[in-house]
Amino acid sequence: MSPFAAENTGAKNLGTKNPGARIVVPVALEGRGYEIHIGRHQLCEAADLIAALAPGAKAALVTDERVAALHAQAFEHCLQLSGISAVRIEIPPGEASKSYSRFITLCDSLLSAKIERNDLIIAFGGGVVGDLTGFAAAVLRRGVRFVQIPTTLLSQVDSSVGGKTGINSPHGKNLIGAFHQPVLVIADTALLDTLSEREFKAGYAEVVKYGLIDDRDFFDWCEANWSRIIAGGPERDHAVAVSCKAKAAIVARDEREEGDRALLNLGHTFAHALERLTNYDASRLVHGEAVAIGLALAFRFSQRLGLCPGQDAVRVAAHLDAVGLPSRLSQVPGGAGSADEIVTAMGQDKKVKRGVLTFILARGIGKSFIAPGVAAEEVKAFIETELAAA
Ligand SMILES: NC(=O)c1ccc[n+]([C@@H]2O[C@H](COP(=O)([O-])OP(=O)(O)OC[C@H]3O[C@@H](n4cnc5c(N)ncnc54)[C@H](O)[C@@H]3O)[C@@H](O)[C@H]2O)c1
Ligand SMILES: O=C(O)C(=O)C[C@@H](O)[C@H](O)[C@H](O)COP(=O)(O)O
Ligand SMILES: [Zn+2]
Repeated sequence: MSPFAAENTGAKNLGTKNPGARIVVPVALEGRGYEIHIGRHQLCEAADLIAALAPGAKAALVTDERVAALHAQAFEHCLQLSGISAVRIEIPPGEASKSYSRFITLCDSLLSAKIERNDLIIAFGGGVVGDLTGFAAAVLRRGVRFVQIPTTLLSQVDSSVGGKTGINSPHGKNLIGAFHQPVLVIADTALLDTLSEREFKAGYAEVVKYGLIDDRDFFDWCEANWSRIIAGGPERDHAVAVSCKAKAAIVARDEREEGDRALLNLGHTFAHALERLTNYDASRLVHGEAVAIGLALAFRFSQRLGLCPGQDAVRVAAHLDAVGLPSRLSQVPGGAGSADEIVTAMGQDKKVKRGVLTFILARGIGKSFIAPGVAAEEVKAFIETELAAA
């Protein structure tokens, strides 16, 4: 079967564009399962599915100002045609919105809109909108159902799936949050046509991550096809579908990160420390860029520990370099901080147990594993070497 085989829904066209072929990926969770729908021009399909989930219910459409300006009217048109009245709530774009203050403002806006327990909250945006909105949905009236309509590559391949929601703290990334699964995810890949090249590439780091975790063939395919994924051919939808299938499989066997799910954190112990040390400032580093550096570091650290062949670590960095993603601490604009600062920031990682770091390391591309009990001195010595490298 062709890797691009997809179900054609033949559904009615309620919008201005024909819905494209659609791939449906189930997330198998007992009592909380849901579907991820992937394809181009799926917004009116999404509205139909949302209407079926909550007949007669109200909806709140939470989005950021940039996505609102580009895509909200088209989606609201679809929602109206499906008989849904939605109140729009806009937040400022960017990581700064994953904050206590924005969380409080959002909860108050949802309450002012009289969103009830049986209504629906729709997160229409990137990972920032999804994480913040999902967290509000988790706690508002002790839990309201929410739908993810991710609009960035990163959110389509990662953050919209799996139910991790939350906000940042001055102490670290995503430290305040909840597991709250969406009831539906619609990844309309046509929305990515308006994404900046920088944000697209940042999202691509999380795509490559799935290959590095446990799918060497997918990494090979990414190396050969990354420019076509960026250009937006059928390879893009394929990359989103493979990523969603990989994430759905891990989440289905370990929803709350008691074991295997920590593999999805490959590169993130480094990445989250860098995001915290650059004050979540998108002009310096966005999440996907921090992950790119973190992936390269995880492989070089594994090599240093004698676990991973050097040629694999070199290949990972070479691919990130070819795509135009950063792979070294020296590429953090304004500097990454000292080894001490980086290791101290890592101390707030959620995988820390009794004060000791857990890392996701690799025995090679596609051979990642969870390594508890990594000594901070070992990490510090490695970071010092990395900082000294040109
Ligand atoms: N919950 C999870 O499992 C999970 C997984 C990975 C990442 N995350 C989180 O996701 C966040 C990063 O998400 P992100 O990379 O989507 O960033 P983002 O939400 O900040 O979006 C990036 C930028 O793209 C703009 N944008 C969004 N959609 C657009 C579109 N279609 N066209 C043009 N511009 C568009 C936004 O306005 C924003 O300026 C981080 O906070 C990260 O921690 C969460
Ligand atoms: O879904 C997961 O599990 C992940 O780890 C996916 C990551 O890409 C994502 O950045 C996540 O938000 C990190 O989770 P955290 O628990 O380390 O904050
Ligand atoms: Zn991530």
